[in-house]
Amino acid sequence: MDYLDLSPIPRVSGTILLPGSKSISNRTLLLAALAEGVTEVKALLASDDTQHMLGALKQLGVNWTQHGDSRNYRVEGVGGEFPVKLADLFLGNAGTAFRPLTAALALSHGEYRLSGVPRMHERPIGDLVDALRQLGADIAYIGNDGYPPLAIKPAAIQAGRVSVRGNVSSQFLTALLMAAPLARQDVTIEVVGELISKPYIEITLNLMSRFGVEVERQGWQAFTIHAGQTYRSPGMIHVEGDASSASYFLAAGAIGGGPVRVEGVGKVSIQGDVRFAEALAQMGAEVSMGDNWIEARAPKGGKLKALDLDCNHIPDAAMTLAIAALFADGTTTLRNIASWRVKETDRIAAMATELRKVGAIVEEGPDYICVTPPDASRLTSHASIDTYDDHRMAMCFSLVALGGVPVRINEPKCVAKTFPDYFERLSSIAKTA
Ligand SMILES: O=C(O)C1=C[C@@H](OP(=O)(O)O)[C@@H](O)[C@H](O)C1
Ligand SMILES: C=C(OP(=O)(O)O)C(=O)O
Repeated sequence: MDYLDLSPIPRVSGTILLPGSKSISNRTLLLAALAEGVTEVKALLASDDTQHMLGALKQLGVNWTQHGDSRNYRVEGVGGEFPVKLADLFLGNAGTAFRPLTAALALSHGEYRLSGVPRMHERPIGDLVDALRQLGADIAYIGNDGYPPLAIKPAAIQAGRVSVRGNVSSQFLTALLMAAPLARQDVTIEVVGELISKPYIEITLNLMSRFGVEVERQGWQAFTIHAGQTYRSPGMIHVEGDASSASYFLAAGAIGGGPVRVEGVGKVSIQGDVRFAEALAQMGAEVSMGDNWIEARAPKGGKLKALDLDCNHIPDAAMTLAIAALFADGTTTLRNIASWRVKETDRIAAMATELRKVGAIVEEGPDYICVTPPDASRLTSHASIDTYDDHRMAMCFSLVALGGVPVRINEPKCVAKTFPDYFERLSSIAKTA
């Protein structure tokens, strides 16, 4: 087994230039591919998830080129119709590739297969398939009903109203929104029940608008995409830094002294996860923010305070709060996080198991987790942390090294999903006492 032994990190300070946002990168690539015209994409995230999207687009006949070994790409849009009508796509565990491509290909008059890693085949997609079938799409489950892999066949698409459940993943609504212009008829999407992870829908709508498609909306209940709108390249898109990736460094600053500054996200960000900074401030950290940067340092002369927070708006960054809780006074409760159970792993169960290894007292429920740090916050030394092929488990538990103890991170390369050089970046802010 591959592992990484982290020595105790006595103190952190410094600046991190963030890698590009995963959510913005993969949406931008798909919209640029579907658009008329050429899009220059600057500062794209280089990671497994974006490689899966780039690879799929190439297989579908989209021409893109990379400028040297930079993070800048030139994407030649296909004007709403993928040239390749027969393809078998492997999309790893990238939800932001799998769900949006499913919807776009279901409306693309070709024969396609989509598959992923075994865990992707355990992540639900039935709500999205049901919604696409209401538009006439022909999608079959190759394995278990409600889960990938999928087989798509050409079908006559009808105009209309579709309803989609909002309480499993917001990526289903995102996928329907982005694909709707391909129906070339009016499409109204109604959300049934509570919609989770709402800020990700704002990212979707923002990028669709930059590519020339406006969505008429009634709050979070209904979204209409009028016919006659096609995606047009805005010329250039600069991808913001990843706000979820920022959370590990900001938490490090709050726990390990700081100041730690992240550059690439700030007040003008379109990502909901920038609100992680508010949660950290509520825990007592000193946080400041400019248009394009956020900085965090430890509370003046004191410890972090425990938190009780509904985390539905920040599902990814909320995992980092579970680790910050190890360094807080009292019990931290993170609520409304049921979606953790259907992501890279069952994140509530994984968090609970691994937090107990470092000495925390943890209570888990269907949609919440309560974390009480060990007595005097003395973390167990030499814990061997399993990461469940979940990049965020690996990144979160690296922060245990700020508790003055060595920690072993098993299978650390899983960070490649969104942040291949995470551990090098962490060591760049680690200081000797
Ligand atoms: O649309 C997106 O870019 C994402 C939406 C969220 O998923 P859910 O809507 O399933 O919570 C988030 O967890 C994921 O990392 C990225
Ligand atoms: C849930 C995540 O990924 P995905 O985009 O595959 O849903 C994540 O990155 O935390």
